[in-house]
Amino acid sequence: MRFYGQAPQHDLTYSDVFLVPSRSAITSRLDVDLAPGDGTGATIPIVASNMNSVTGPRLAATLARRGGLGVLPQDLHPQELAAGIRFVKSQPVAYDTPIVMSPDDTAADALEHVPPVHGLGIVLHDADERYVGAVLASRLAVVPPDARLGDLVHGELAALEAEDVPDGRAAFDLLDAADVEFAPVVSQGRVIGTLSKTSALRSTIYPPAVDAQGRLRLAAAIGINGDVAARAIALRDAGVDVLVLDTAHGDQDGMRRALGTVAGLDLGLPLVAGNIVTAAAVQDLVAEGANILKVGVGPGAMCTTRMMTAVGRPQFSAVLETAEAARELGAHVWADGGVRYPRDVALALAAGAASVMIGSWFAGTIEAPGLLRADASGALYKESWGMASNKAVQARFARLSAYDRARKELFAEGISSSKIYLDPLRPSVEDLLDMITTGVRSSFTYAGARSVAEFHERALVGLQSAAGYEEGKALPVSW
Ligand SMILES: NC(=O)C1=CN([C@@H]2O[C@H](COP(=O)(O)OP(=O)(O)OC[C@H]3O[C@@H](n4cnc5c(N)ncnc54)[C@H](OP(=O)(O)O)[C@@H]3O)[C@@H](O)[C@H]2O)C=CC1
Ligand SMILES: Nc1nc2c(ncn2[C@@H]2O[C@H](COP(=O)(O)O)[C@@H](O)[C@H]2O)c(=O)[nH]1
Ligand SMILES: [K+]
Repeated sequence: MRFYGQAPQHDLTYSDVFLVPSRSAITSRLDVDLAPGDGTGATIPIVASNMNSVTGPRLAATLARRGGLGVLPQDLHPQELAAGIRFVKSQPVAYDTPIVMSPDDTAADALEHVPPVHGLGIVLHDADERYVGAVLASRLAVVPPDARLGDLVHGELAALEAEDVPDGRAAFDLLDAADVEFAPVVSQGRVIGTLSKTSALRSTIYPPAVDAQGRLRLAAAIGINGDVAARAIALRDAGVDVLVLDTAHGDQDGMRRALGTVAGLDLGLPLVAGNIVTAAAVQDLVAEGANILKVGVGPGAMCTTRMMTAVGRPQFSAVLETAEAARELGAHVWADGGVRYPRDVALALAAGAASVMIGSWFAGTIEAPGLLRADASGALYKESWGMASNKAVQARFARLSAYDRARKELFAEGISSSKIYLDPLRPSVEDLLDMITTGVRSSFTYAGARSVAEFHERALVGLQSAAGYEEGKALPVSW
């Protein structure tokens, strides 16, 4: 990356900078390869944060199917983590993870999981897990809340036989010709996934992130306290592909100790460690065995660290400095936090990140773990909270004595409750991925870069005023 004009003397964040177009030999945005090249097997540079309100098994599976990586949070109980890993590993790669409910569930129950939009549906299984039909999500908008799902089964909603849809293109054409928006895919009478025209199209554009056995990939986090070796081994045994060691202040002895222990186990998995924001911390953690550094202190939407402690660093500069230090050591950087628009992802990559972690933005999606809620105006949201908030600390230390828990609660550095609204036009994490990856593909061609590595080299970054940033926004109404 180069600065357009003089390099600044002060630290910058995403809104301080912009990308300058430069001469390009790339004639199509679809010629761009977005693979991060960080050893994780991801094919797009997007990672979902290890936050309880963001990454659960469903979101991790959906993300991996499109080439990204979800990180299951360290606060999950070990058995829940193992079950979550098994779930992701058992999910279809070519089809969507079905939303399965019972015929006795009601429309109101279904609306807690899926909004009443086109292109989605619910698969109904009876008590013996036999397929009894499917209900289009769009129908939920026009039936009473207490309507039984079993009574809404669409008589003509045919299921697709897996052998009739050998690839995404065939599935798209079949659904298009039949004018069907959503269909379960069955094999030997069992539902093995679902498809919509959009998901069939996506499967032709996004290479999935899969392991050597062709199963979806995922990461899982561990904290720095307790028996980190046992946790790391249990995660490896459960089939996790990437291990993340995570704490608020990654440049501390507790992290060095934990990282040294896990690296010493030689589990053969990429090790991610953080959070840090300086080149010195990169050198320390790489020396202990980290392959990837998680970078960002304070930019997160749920994070109050900067206001509580004044600690942190504007994120663009944090990524720029750490990515350069990491590159010299053969390591990589994940830019963690503060992403609100696709432009922020492009700028994090320009600064040298291999991949970009997104938390709160993904909390407001169908696939995030919480239930859908509607506010007084009917707008749909999910609840989100920070992993250092009182709410998270109470849950994390539930097993401690009341006194020890109260001591921990003194140090909250996050928001306990916030509403993250679903974008009515983009309610799924996949809709957000489409928006982000198309934006970033375009950024790459403006810079003449065909790959993440070329973008690191070629990106030309200028500084802008607040007015310059404002000018870039679209105006939803006239002025
Ligand atoms: N990226 C960011 O800006 C931040 C992210 N977070 C996220 O919150 C979650 C919880 O992390 P965390 O609070 O580290 O909890 P952990 O459970 O990982 O424990 C942190 C350990 O480090 C010790 N410690 C020493 N100094 C600090 C410090 N300044 N802040 C926090 N702990 C410190 C704590 O001891 P003791 O409690 O006795 O002090 C404790 O033993 C993680 O997912 C983390 O990523 C949290 C804050 C900032
Ligand atoms: N200081 C805190 N940081 C937090 C907390 N919970 C999560 N995080 C960090 O934020 C990113 C996600 O950022 P976002 O802008 O996409 O939401 C996450 O990966 C953590 O590093 C918290 O309670 N306090
Ligand atoms: K913040």
